[in-house]
Formats: sequence, structure tokens, C-alpha cells
Amino acid sequence: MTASFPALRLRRPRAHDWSRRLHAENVLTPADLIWPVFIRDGENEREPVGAMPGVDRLSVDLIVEAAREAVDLGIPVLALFPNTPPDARSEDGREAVNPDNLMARACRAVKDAGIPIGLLTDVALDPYTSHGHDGLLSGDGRILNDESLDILAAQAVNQARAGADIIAPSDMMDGRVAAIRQALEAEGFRDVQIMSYAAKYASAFYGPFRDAVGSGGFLKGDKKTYQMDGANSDEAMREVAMDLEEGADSVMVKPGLAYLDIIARVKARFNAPVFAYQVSGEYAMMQLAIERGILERDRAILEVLTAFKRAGVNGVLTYYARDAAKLLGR
Ligand SMILES: NCc1[nH]cc(CCC(=O)O)c1CC(=O)O
Ligand SMILES: [Mg+2]
Repeated sequence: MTASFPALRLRRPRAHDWSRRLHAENVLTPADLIWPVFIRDGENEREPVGAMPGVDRLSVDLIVEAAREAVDLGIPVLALFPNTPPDARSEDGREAVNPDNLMARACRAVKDAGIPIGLLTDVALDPYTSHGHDGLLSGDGRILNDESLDILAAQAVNQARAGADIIAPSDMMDGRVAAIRQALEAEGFRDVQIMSYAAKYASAFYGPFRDAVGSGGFLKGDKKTYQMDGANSDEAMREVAMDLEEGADSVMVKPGLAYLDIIARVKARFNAPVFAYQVSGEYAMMQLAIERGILERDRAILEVLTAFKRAGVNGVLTYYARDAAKLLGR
């Protein structure tokens, strides 16, 4: 039985700031944030990403500084993405398994500096291939599933050796979580986590990221034969179930804002940690409106990040991680 007006006045608890805080069902904290950063070569290099105002590509020494800053702000994890120099990209993406690639050097530098932060590394071939796809490409233009699994697993092991704490396969090949888990076990990395990009959609919102890692200009065609169709929701449940069964510790839904319904369904159905990726296009869209004075910056950032929590995430990958952490305090 519910009361009715005037006994029931839903505005009552909203009347004061103290009361609104007391009644909040979801609370965002810096510990909910994963900060994606882009790595470039050189030293003391900070290069703006054109399509993502406020985001820079950083040389490894400055990645270490970013890691320190993240710790100070209470951000638990950095997500690392390399901008591989064009001459290191190849048809088979073999730079992905180079123990001295940008990703490995950045991981080692942060760990050698003794910075107490988690490192999440992306597994997919796109930053390393001359065609910009996440897996191996056949002569007739298909992305090869089974043939790609070995190098993806080797890429994950290469990252674990360099100090990665969470392996995040974003390639969307079937069976890659099992292949990576098996390879990690075989190499003695029992405690390295896997956060799979389980429900990753073929999205128009990845464009600025492809500019940031330099793969956009190379990309031939689209990723629709391996990333999911935005029309589908049941299929996301099967993707998540499969990755958890294969040994993922946590799963991700990507992009974020346009897929809140998927997050809520995953949360309701699986007793597993779920994360959202507020992707580059979502960031760019908001950031451009903020820079033009159309959106109120601080409120807009926190409103969207809180929406992810309300949908059910354990955390969010967001280019606003540093800004949000500063707004939230520790
Ligand atoms: N597999 C690479 C990868 N990992 C994360 C993103 C996108 C992240 C973003 O847009 O912020 C992409 C791009 C893609 O799949 O083309
Ligand atoms: Mg899958």
C-alpha cells in the first residue's frame, strides 16, 4: 500500500542539500574510475589529440607522471593505449608481441617506479597492423578468427611480463578469452585478471580514438563482422556468458551512454563485475559542447558518470577520470 497526496510528497527529501545527499541511491567516487591514456614515443613529449580536446598522447616518462597523479587523486587503474609509429606497423601486427613495444615499456616504467596503481592493457592488433583491424586479415579481406588467437594470446603474455595487472581483450574474436587465460596459466600468470570487452558494438563513436592511436587513417572497411550490431541485446547476454565461462574476471560494455540498457541487463543477469567504457566519441561530443559554453562542464561530467553507476557498473573507463576525480575529492 502506498500513501497518496498530500500524505505523500516526494519533494520532501529533495528540499535540502543535506537531505539529497542522505537519500542518494548511487554515489560516484574516484575509485570507480579507470583513466585511459595514450602512449607515444620520445621523451618529455605531450602531443594533443586533435579530435579529443584536453587529451594528449604522452611519452613513457610522462605516463609515469600521469600514474603518480592518478594515485594522488584516488584513481585505481590506468588503461594504456599505444600510438605505434607507422614504420612499426605491419600486415600481421607483430609489433604487438615485441617485448620492447610502447605498451611494454610504459608498463615496466610505471611498475619500476613502484607506483601503486593497476595497469589495464588492451589486447587487439589494431594499433599494430597496417590495415587497422583487430585481427589478422586474409587475402580476400576477411578477419580471420582462429588464426588470430595465437598472436592475441602472445600479446597478452607479453603485456603480463611487462607488468600488466588486467588484460583487456577488445578484439571480439570468438574464443580469445579462453586462449588468453590458457596462455597466462601456462606462463605462470595465475593472478593476472582478464576484463573482457564482452559486449563491444560496431560504433560510430570510436572515431576520435582511432585518430589518437593513429589507426584511423589505415583502417580498411569497417569492423561489423566482429563487433556487435547495435540492434542487438540478447546477443550481448550470450557474449558475456561466453567470456565469463572462458575465464574473464569482469566484463565490459562499450560504448557507454547509448548502451545503458545493456549494462542494466548484464548486471541483473550475471553475478559478475561489469564496467562501461565512455568512449572517445562520447567524450568529444560532450567536450566540444562544454568548450562552446553550451553544457555546464562539472555537472555534465558527473551526471553522465553517475548514470553509469545507476545502470549498475562497478566502474567506468572515462577520459574524464582525472577531471571527475578532482571534482569528487578523495
Ligand atoms: N580494439 C581497439 C579499441 N580499443 C578501444 C577502442 C575504442 C575506445 C574509444 O573510442 O575511446 C578501440 C577502437 C576500435 O575498436 O576500433
Ligand atoms: Mg565474444
